[in-house]
Amino acid sequence: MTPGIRPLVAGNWKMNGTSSALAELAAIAEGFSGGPEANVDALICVPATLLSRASNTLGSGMVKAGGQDCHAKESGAHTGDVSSEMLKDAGAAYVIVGHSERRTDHAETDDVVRSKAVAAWRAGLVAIICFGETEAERRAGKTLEVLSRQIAGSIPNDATAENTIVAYEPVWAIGSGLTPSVADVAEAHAHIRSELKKVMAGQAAKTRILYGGSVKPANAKELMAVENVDGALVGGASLKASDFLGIAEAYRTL
Ligand SMILES: O=C[C@H](O)COP(=O)(O)O
Repeated sequence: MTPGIRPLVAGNWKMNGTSSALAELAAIAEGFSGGPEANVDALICVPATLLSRASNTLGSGMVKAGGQDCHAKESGAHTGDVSSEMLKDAGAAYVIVGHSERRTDHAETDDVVRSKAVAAWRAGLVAIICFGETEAERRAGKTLEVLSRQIAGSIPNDATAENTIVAYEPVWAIGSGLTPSVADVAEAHAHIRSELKKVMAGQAAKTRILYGGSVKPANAKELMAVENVDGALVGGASLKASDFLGIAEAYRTL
């Protein structure tokens, strides 16, 4: 946690969910209101195919809807792609850019990620910019060096605490059930805060830094209590309302 920063628990459904999953989303919205909403913001980033209906399901409540990726351009001959303007039109308030699965599966570079963040702002969306080291990079002792490079390359200079959230996701912790130690998370997040100052100057102190990678109700309190951890980016556990709400509930006693 960072004094003065309201945390965010963001779900990323990845390539999961059809119409039947909207009931789970409704359960998240219901469980969040009147409980965790006092202490934390919430967001679910759904597949683009569900965005419009997800947005209708969530209505004007405290849980927001987001996209998982956007193209850098507003429109054009880009078969299969979705622009930030389309996400906004479908009800998104946020969009994830630079998730490691995009960086790996679609060979997205820091330059591409940076242009997608700018595209997100162009449409009035908050960009959630992701980065994190691979297992090989961690074993080689290069974690902080990799984070510095990705932050310098992926975050546009005019990022602000209002239009940008960053998410540290060690690639080896995603979907694996493994998490870094509390000391390692603290070291990485402190380093991220200090590197953010180089690109965001005074905005860095107010910017939310999420941790992602095997966050569950059982480990949420320990991870969310770490200094400079201002929320979570949750994959698998966001697919089940009780698990997602269990993570948000951790803030009740922090
Ligand atoms: O975007 C979410 C992350 O990749 C974390 O996924 P996970 O919670 O399933 O490990």
